[in-house]
Amino acid sequence: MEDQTNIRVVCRFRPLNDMESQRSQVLCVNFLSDQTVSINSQNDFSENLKFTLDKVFSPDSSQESVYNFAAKPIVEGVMQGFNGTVFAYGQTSSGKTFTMAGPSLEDPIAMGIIPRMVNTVFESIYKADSNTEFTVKISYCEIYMEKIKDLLNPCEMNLKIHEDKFKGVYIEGIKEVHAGNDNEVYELMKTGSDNREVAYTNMNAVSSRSHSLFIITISQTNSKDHSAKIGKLFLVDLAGSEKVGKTGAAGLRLEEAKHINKSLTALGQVIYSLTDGKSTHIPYRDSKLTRVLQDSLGGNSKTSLIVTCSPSPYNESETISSLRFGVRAKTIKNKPKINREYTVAELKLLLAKSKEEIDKRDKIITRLEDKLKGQGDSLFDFTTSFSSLGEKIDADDIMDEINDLKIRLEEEIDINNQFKQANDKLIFDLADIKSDHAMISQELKDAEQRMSLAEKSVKEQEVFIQKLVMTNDSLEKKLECETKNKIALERIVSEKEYEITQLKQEILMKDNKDQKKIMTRNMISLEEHEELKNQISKLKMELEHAKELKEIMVNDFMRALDDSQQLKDKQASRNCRTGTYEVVSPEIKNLNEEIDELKKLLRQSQAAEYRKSRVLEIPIEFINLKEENEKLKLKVLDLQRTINEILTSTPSEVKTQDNIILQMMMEKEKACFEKLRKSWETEKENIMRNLENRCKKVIELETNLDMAKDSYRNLEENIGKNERTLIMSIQRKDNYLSKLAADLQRELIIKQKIENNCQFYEKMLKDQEEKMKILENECEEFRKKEIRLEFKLKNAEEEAISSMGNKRGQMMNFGNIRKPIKGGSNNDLRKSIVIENINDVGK
Ligand SMILES: Nc1ncnc2c1ncn2[C@@H]1O[C@H](COP(=O)(O)OP(=O)(O)OP(=O)(O)O)[C@@H](O)[C@H]1O
Repeated sequence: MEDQTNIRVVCRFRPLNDMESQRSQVLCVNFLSDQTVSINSQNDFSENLKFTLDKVFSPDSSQESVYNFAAKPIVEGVMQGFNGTVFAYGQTSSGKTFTMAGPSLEDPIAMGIIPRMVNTVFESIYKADSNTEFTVKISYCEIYMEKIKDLLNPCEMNLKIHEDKFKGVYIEGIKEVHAGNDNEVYELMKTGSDNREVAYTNMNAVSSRSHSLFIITISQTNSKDHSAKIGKLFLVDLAGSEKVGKTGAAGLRLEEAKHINKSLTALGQVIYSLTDGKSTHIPYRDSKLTRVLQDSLGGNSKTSLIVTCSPSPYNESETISSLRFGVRAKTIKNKPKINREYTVAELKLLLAKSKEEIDKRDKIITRLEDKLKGQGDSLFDFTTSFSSLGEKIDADDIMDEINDLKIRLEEEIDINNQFKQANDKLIFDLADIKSDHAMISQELKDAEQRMSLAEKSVKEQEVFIQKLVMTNDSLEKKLECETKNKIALERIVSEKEYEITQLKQEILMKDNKDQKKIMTRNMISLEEHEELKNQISKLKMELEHAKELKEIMVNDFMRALDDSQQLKDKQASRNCRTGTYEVVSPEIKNLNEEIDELKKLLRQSQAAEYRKSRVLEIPIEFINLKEENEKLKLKVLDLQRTINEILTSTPSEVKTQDNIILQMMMEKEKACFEKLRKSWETEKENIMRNLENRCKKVIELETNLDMAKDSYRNLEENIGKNERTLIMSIQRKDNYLSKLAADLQRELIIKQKIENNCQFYEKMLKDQEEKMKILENECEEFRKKEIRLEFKLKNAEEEAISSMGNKRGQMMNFGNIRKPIKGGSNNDLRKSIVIENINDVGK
């Protein structure tokens, strides 16, 4: 039985001593409940001076109440075969020795934990079943200046600590004295205490200068079933931690104090490491004290810690640190277990069972190994090997096992077939994937080529656009100049028109005939002028219309690009949802990125296109304006010339010349406009063609993009599907294999454990046999003694009866003679047994 239990921690406050009372009658402690105390600190006003432990004992608590709560459950555990530890910790003069030993061994009220425990041990023995035979062994030692001194054998000054897998940690060579009753134990306690190092200090007249360990080992053997149990009880009275300033330690006392404080610090470190939840190493070996207490702290023991404290404000800081130590220790978890000692019969039985179990396990292991190797091919081997063991193993068990294994084998064969089918399918799928992959790789290559071409053309366009932008800048400047010129010319035209009007009025004032002629000619000229104006405005309108057409086309182009962008966004979000493709194929991821890049370039090209169209429009407008200006200039010049001619020539000449000139002007104007219209038409056609080409290119790119998207969507689906199938079948296979491996591992571990047990039992068997031999020898010795006694007692039967008291006295000596005590016996009973024995001898 192995369970985790926490260390039980209590604290005990002693009453104020004389020195403390003289300083102050006030206590530094408040007892908030039977588990919580708070300290009223004069220095530390923090709130966390409340301490909760398993129990708090106030200064008026009795020795009995402390014993019942802190120690009795431990001794009860020891009687069941557990190890137990009770130890007292506290500053010097806080009451550790008072609590552990008490001021008197005989006084039933004042006696401390150790004598009370001894009482309980013997009471339990007297109450026990008469089939159980007990032996009680006592050891007593102290750790003084890091050396272990045997207090029952004081010449042993430096005992060593050892550890054994079965015994745990133990002190080698320590004297173990058999005790037959409580008085014998008290005697041993007194002897040991006399050998302890105590000294006067300013704090305590009899201050313990060492850690003392009182060890009671209780072995019990059941004569019926031959089982045996051993419980070890450690009763530890630690030396008190001390502030050298307060104790006034100097010289040897100072050296002692240093060792005491050092070992208590090591104890604190062990407790810290056991409770901080991080430490992987517990520094038990840092001191003799922690090494001896290794099993008591975090090991195989039921443990109680009694923290003793002074209630005086003078010792407030020591009290706080002791209570902190206690709170920390409360979280230590121990793993106590019953220490059973097997009898020869039990060991033989266990050994046989273990061997049988090992055989069984061996077979299972072989079978599992075969299964792992051939996965089921070992059916024949298994059944044949099993049949050869028919004699040893129960037939029903074998049949059950065989049936069981057959079912499992069939299941495995099924699984195997499934695997094979899945494997075949996977091979096919893989071939498909490979061909798909090759196809897609080719498509990707093509797409890459197309993209590089597109990239090249985009770059060219960029260069072209840059050039256009530069031209645009210079044209804008020119346009600005020309606009200024135009305004100036318009002003000149209006001036000239004004002059013409003036001239007209002057001509009107001439003779009527001439006047009429001139008027007619001027009217014609004005009509022509109007017509020209109309033509110009018509051309302008056509130009506007062409511009609008171009605008619409540009908008369509922009819309197409937007649609493509939306498509791309949708695709991107779908890719995000599926989210696996990028992982599966980095090539397609690259393609995707390239497509994005291309789209970006397309968008740039679209913007550039728009800018270019704007740039192309500007020179057309500019040319139009320029030509219009030119025309107007020419017209003005012509008019000027005509007027001059009218003013200088005769009316008849004027008429002919005017007509000819006007005719020529009209022809010229018409030719000019025709030329202008043609050039505009050509320009318009160029733009339209260019635009159409670009639209075609965009559509082509969009188609490529869609194709690429389709192919990688297909690829993604194929890869995802095949990958899932592949992963699932691999997982199934893995699970099955790891199950087999775990089975095998488990079997191996069990086998190892059983083998260990076997070794253990064999060793114990050997020990027991040796013990039995020793006992037989002892018996032989006793028989010889008995014969000698019989001979002596024949003649002195009466003296023998009267010398009964003396013989009891001999039994009380502390020689290391085994003193078995039968369960259910008591003192009176034992007396009568002795008398009976003596009577028997007399007979
Ligand atoms: N609960 C108590 N009731 C009455 N007196 C007590 C109590 N505890 C301790 N004392 C007294 O206080 C004094 C010091 O006690 P004790 O010697 O047990 O201290 P200690 O902790 O063992 O000291 P050190 O570590 O120096 O050995 C003794 O005189 C003892 O009788």
